[in-house]
Amino acid sequence: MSANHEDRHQSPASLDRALRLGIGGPVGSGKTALVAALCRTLGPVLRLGVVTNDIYTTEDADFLRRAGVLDPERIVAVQTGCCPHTAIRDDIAANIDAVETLEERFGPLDLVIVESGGDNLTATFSRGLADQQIFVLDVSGGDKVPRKGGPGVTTADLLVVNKTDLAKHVGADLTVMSRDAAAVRDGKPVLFTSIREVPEVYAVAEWVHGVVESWAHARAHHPHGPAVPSTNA
Ligand SMILES: Nc1nc2c(ncn2[C@@H]2O[C@H](COP(=O)(O)OP(=O)(O)OP(=O)(O)O)[C@@H](O)[C@H]2O)c(=O)[nH]1
Repeated sequence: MSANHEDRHQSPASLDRALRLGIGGPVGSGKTALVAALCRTLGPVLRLGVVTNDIYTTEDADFLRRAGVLDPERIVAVQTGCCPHTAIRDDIAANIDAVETLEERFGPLDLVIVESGGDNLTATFSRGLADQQIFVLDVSGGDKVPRKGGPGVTTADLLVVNKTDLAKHVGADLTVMSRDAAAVRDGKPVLFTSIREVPEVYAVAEWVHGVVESWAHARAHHPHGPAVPSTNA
């Protein structure tokens, strides 16, 4: 990411709003499945909203509405009409509008999840859109993927390696993935999931709950102060 991106999209100064959590990753890695799982597990304890991004359809939002994981009106679809990373990194206006619409209609909210369209390993969210980011990989690309790095793998606040149930079928060694991810992530957390086998995704939900609590704490003490520091230091 160029310095320009960072310069143009500084973190919003006000904490007087919900935490915005970006979920990105390659096509089909399980982003929508993770959003559904987080809504199921955290819906009873947090006030949630969801924004989905698809290029030409509203497929992810439709899936989530059909799954019944959240009040359908709290799920807003953005149609990017362009490369998914453009809408989460370069021209974030449509996503900011969608987040603010949710907060105006249903606020106060604790957490707004913004799911990116499937993209490549370089796709990350502008810090002007997402306060925290999860990058979702799956094992089907092979165990070399964390080693290859890329901004999604190295800079996300949480890396999720999904579809561990498929590891034995594709010859992916989870120990190698864990070791390589740790080596390129400078201590930031990595969690392995099989959303198919454990749909509650307890460990990821616990991490998300933790960052929301940190945000709420900062919001209570400094409502107009600078954005909350990363909890992963
Ligand atoms: N075997 C297995 N399949 C999974 C798992 N998680 C998700 N899937 C399946 O993987 C496929 C893609 O999942 P999605 O959640 O749609 O992936 P996505 O990243 O949102 O996809 P895009 O939005 O198209 O980029 C679906 O058929 C899911 O049912 C898992 O843990 N194990």
